Amino acid sequence: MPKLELLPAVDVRDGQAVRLVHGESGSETSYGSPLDAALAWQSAGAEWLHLVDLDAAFGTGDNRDVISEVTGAMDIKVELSGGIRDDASLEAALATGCRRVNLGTAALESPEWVAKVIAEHGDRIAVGLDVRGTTLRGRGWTRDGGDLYETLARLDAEGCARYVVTDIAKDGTLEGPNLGLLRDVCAVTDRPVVASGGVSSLDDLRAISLLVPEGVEGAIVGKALYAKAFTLEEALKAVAV
Ligand SMILES: O=C(O)c1ccccc1N[C@@H]1O[C@H](COP(=O)(O)O)[C@@H](O)[C@H]1O
Repeated sequence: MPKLELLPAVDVRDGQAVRLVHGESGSETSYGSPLDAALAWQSAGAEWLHLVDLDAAFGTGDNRDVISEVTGAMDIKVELSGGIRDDASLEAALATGCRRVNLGTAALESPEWVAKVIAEHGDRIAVGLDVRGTTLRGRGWTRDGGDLYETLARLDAEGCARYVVTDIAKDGTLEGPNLGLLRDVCAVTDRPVVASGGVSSLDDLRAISLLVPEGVEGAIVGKALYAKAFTLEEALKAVAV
């Protein structure tokens, strides 16, 4: 059985590494330099970095210079999210050298464009399914964007390679992941799923690891690392098989 991939998160707002609660603008706790955070996760043994431009996701500007600096400094694979919604922002994101990008709002509002870029870029495109209940949310998670399962069926048919599934109700809360949601998504798609939201403990990671045979490929870990609930080294050891 392959091991669960861990993707430590660096979310950037106003040039700083931050964590939000439920993705709400204004709920930020700041953790300093995004580059320092990313280098720390790399030194601790991460194979992936989940890097988010929150200003671009919220429409309050962007952190393109910081994002490029961080991505350029990484020897590990980078998954880049936030504000990637058209040809120009996609080209800029891919040009950073990231391994893949994660599209959120565009998958809800620009389905034809998303189908086109999936066809062009294959597994360098993932779609972020950010949900409250089973309703997708876009534009910084402030607007409803349709039904999770209808959108998933459409994206599957278009050849989407991978989904990053975030339960907004869990994100940044340290309340534990929504294992039921992950199971439900894996039951309706054969594409790999990256779990996001709520990880609080090594036991949470072990519980997500048990879903690898069902299709969960990875887990994003944010607040728990910044709050020092465990170290990344401990997390990597917990999911090693
Ligand atoms: O990661 C967050 O905490 C977050 C909070 C609020 C909005 C977006 C967030 N992150 C990621 O950003 C992309 C969506 O950006 P866009 O809609 O494509 O501009 C998605 O991966 C979210 O998970």
